[in-house]
Amino acid sequence: MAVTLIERLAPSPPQARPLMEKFVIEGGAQLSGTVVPAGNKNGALPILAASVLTTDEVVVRNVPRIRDVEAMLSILQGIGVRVERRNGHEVALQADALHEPAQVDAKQAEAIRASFLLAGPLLARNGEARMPPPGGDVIGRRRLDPHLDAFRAMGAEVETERDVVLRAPRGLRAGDVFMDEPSVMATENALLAAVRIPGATVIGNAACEPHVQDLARMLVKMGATIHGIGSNVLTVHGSADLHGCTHDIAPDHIEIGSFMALAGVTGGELRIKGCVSDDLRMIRLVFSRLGLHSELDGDDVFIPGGQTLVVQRDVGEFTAKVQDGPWPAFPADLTSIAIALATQSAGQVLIHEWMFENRMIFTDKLVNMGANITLCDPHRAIVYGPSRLRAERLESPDIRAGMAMLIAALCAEGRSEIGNIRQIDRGYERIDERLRELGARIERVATEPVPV
Ligand SMILES: CC(=O)N[C@H]1[C@@H](OP(=O)(O)OP(=O)(O)OC[C@H]2O[C@@H](n3ccc(=O)[nH]c3=O)[C@H](O)[C@@H]2O)O[C@H](CO)[C@@H](O)[C@@H]1O
Ligand SMILES: C=C(OP(=O)(O)O)C(=O)O
Repeated sequence: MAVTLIERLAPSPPQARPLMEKFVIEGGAQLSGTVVPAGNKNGALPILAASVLTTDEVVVRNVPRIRDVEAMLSILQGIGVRVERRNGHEVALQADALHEPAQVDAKQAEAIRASFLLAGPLLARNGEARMPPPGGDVIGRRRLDPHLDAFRAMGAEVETERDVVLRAPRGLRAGDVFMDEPSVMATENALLAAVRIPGATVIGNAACEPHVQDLARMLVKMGATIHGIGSNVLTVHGSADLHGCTHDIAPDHIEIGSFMALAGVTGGELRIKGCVSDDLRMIRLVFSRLGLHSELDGDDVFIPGGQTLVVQRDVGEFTAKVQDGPWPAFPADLTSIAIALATQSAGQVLIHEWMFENRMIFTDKLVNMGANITLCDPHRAIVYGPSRLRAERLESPDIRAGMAMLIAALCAEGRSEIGNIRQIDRGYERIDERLRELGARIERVATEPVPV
């Protein structure tokens, strides 16, 4: 039964899939039409982890069909959660026979950063958790300290060997948590633990990205009281008696931003259906600085076709600057995409990604394609546009760099190849099929024989 679920969940089943695939892209086609965004990858992962908090059934809808979700569901099954795919994007989960102790498989944990999101729910429910090191994008050092500080503030003992071992034999207690930085997953882990503790836990300097808000709204449906959703101070009144719920995952603002950039660089007219316009304010603002005009039409975002992209200089004719930051600042996960967009915009822009040390290294690949980019240091790139890009053979180092390369390949002259597309499949659902529906010339090609 477990195998059947995973087979149905993956874009195509891993057992039957070639080990390695690449995209072959013929650039130059305009991407036009209508696209519906998938559910938020970084919302789906903590929301699925929240199923561990109750013995009741939890139904999650609008679950994106991506590799990271597939990996999270395998991990959940491995610790005894029953998982049933109801239709394409709906998953029912029930943790009424959770293993005790629940041992998260080390190999599976390595597959995704978000495996560590089970630390909070397992600690809260079982009074202990042994968490193998998580994986995820290799985009720089990724600290676990704020997660562990939060658990300590709720009374847990923490040991860090190779695994992180968390213990609260007499149960967790309501605490005063103050994040040393507004870490997204640490805030989610703190929430996931605090909602099972009676009394008031305050989480200060919390992250408030749309996916953190979405998780909090789901936890409220399960019976917790949470004040301050959307702010950087969350007050949680938990309960040991959380119940099941049905929750729809909000659309992925990072995927929406990626589609906006794709339309912009190819000159297509694109309608992105069913967005949350509040989640797009900063993205639309920054993209308009890069010359890309977008309009809101109800819940849809509309990108007019045939735009001539021109970077807006700051008042006084100073060079424009794009800098990411914790929400509501421009999302770090869109900086690579902003770089690809800027290569097609007339003018000069400094893009500053200060969170991760390795995220900008991929820009040399865009330079090989003809982009004019000066990487000043690991965090700062100056992009001069527009550049006529030419086709290249590329390897995707991480999910967002992979999407940036795809954007570049779709507007380059000639036939590009992008390898290691497992990275792109981690977070973008059936991206090749959906891009083809918009007019892209893109094929998924096996590069190694299909295993038996
Ligand atoms: C599964 C998931 O949800 N992954 C997202 C999550 O990862 P994740 O939760 O792992 O990322 P964090 O929010 O912890 O922050 C990322 C890095 O930036 C540093 N940092 C962060 C905030 C800050 O104010 N100061 C600071 O230095 C941290 O040390 C960390 O190394 O949030 C990141 C930042 O939005 C996104 O890129 C990831 O896609
Ligand atoms: C960095 C990302 O993912 P993760 O945190 O899961 O590695 C991302 O979604 O861009």
